[in-house]
Amino acid sequence: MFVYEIENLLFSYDTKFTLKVEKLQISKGITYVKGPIGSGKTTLLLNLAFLLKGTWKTFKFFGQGVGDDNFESFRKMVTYIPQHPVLLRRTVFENIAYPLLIRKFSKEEIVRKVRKVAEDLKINHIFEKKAEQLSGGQAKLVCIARAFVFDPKVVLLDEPTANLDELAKGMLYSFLKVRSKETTMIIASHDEEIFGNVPCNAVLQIKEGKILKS
Ligand SMILES: Nc1ncnc2c1ncn2[C@@H]1O[C@H](COP(=O)(O)OP(=O)(O)OP(=O)(O)O)[C@@H](O)[C@H]1O
Repeated sequence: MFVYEIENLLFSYDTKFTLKVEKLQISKGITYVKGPIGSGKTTLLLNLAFLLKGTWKTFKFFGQGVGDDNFESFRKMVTYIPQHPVLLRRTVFENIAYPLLIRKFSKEEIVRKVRKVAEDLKINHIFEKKAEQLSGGQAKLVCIARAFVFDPKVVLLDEPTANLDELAKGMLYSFLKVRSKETTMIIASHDEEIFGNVPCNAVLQIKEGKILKS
């Protein structure tokens, strides 16, 4: 079964730009989205994250048709990680725990899951820091930890290596490789290094809002 099956998806901000996806099938594992600046990578990710809503002929998520009645519920099954980190003005621990708190996980489960993902991303030593005290790279890793902590079905990553140094990038590559066994990821990136370090199932080339090759 495909994770996404889409035919004739159209989305416009205004008359200047239209995302036009004629046919798209995304399997489990990792898919990369490549394309020039302004070609529509972020717009595609936001549509796949159920954060922007276009029109379509077919839009299936794990085999289920997407419509007005279930659009919001699908949004809860995926996470979009923006290029620029956005955090709550709380501690690192509280930020990572937030998706578990709103999903009503027990206190023990929250502590266990937050510790695990923070250890994997080597950010457990900054639990008590406030979001505003973090470097750009640390904030990015906290956003990534928060996205994965509740084991979403799909994570959409927009330029995940932006703001990271070589050491953090290497650690992130290993983390994504391990997590891709359980979680489907769609990664938009200009970073050629990530393509060589984290193997994928497919690469989508996007130009002027259209997918050229998949
Ligand atoms: N909120 C918005 N309102 C109007 N136009 C927008 C909006 N966001 C993006 N656009 C336009 O849509 C087009 C696609 O933008 P998008 O951010 O999807 O491209 P991208 O491929 O992700 O670019 P980059 O590589 O720079 O991140 C661009 O022409 C952009 O100016």
